[in-house]
Amino acid sequence: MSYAERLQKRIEKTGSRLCVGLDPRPGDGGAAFAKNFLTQVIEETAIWAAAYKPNMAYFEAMGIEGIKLLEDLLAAMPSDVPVILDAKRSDIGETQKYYAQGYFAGWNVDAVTLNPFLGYDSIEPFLDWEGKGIYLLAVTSNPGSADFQRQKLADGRSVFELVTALGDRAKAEGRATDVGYVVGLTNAADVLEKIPDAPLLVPGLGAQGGDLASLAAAGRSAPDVINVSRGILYAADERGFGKRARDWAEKISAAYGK
Ligand SMILES: O=c1ccn([C@@H]2O[C@H](COP(=O)(O)O)[C@@H](O)[C@H]2O)c(=O)[nH]1
Repeated sequence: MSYAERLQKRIEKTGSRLCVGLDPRPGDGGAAFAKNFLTQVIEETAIWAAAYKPNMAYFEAMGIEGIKLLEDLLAAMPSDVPVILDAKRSDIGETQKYYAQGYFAGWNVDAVTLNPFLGYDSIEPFLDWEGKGIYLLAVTSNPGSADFQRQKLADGRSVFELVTALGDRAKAEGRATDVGYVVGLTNAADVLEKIPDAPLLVPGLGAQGGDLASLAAAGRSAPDVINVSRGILYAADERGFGKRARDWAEKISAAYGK
């Protein structure tokens, strides 16, 4: 089964497009505290999770213990929930081979985020993995997405369309790995129509203030997932993680109309 099919199956089973972001702040309790914290988050949110997205930065900030924590969590993750490792890697192909091997074979994550700035040969080592997916940063959720990604080329296209061209090329070549894109909800409005079919990973809901209306208007049918991290892990309210996740999942479903 391809990554996109597995994700679609999970979306249908849960009725949710919520991707739960696992961004543990390395507080006073360190990795031991973070392990209990995230174990509870996962237990309480699993029925609403179309996917989980651990972000490498938060684990790396805890040093070797953080990496060990990530490995333990990945090993204990509910087997029917796809895991998207938010690593945003980018390097020459020779080195990317080892990232691909480490993430897909070693840690067995389902998908990984990549920075496409080094071009097609830099993503190639990730393209021949049956059942796996990559998400290329296309239009990120930060204001700086205007600096490169939204710039116009002489032929009228935007720079992010050069990124989607990489995915089109992989598809035309019949590569095994599914290629999707990261599109920040805060900057999604006029972008979605240009990426109709590919799976999207959409951060920016919750703490970053993204508005679901743009997704609703686009009437999408791809296996998109919408990420919420701080809005579940660190919201300043009395609800538990499960209730926060359910509320986000319901808001997302209402916006999609399905
Ligand atoms: O364009 C991007 C790409 C990645 N992210 C990551 O998603 C989460 C968002 O966290 P929130 O707390 O829900 O804002 C975080 O891991 C980012 O590094 C993004 O926000 N935008």
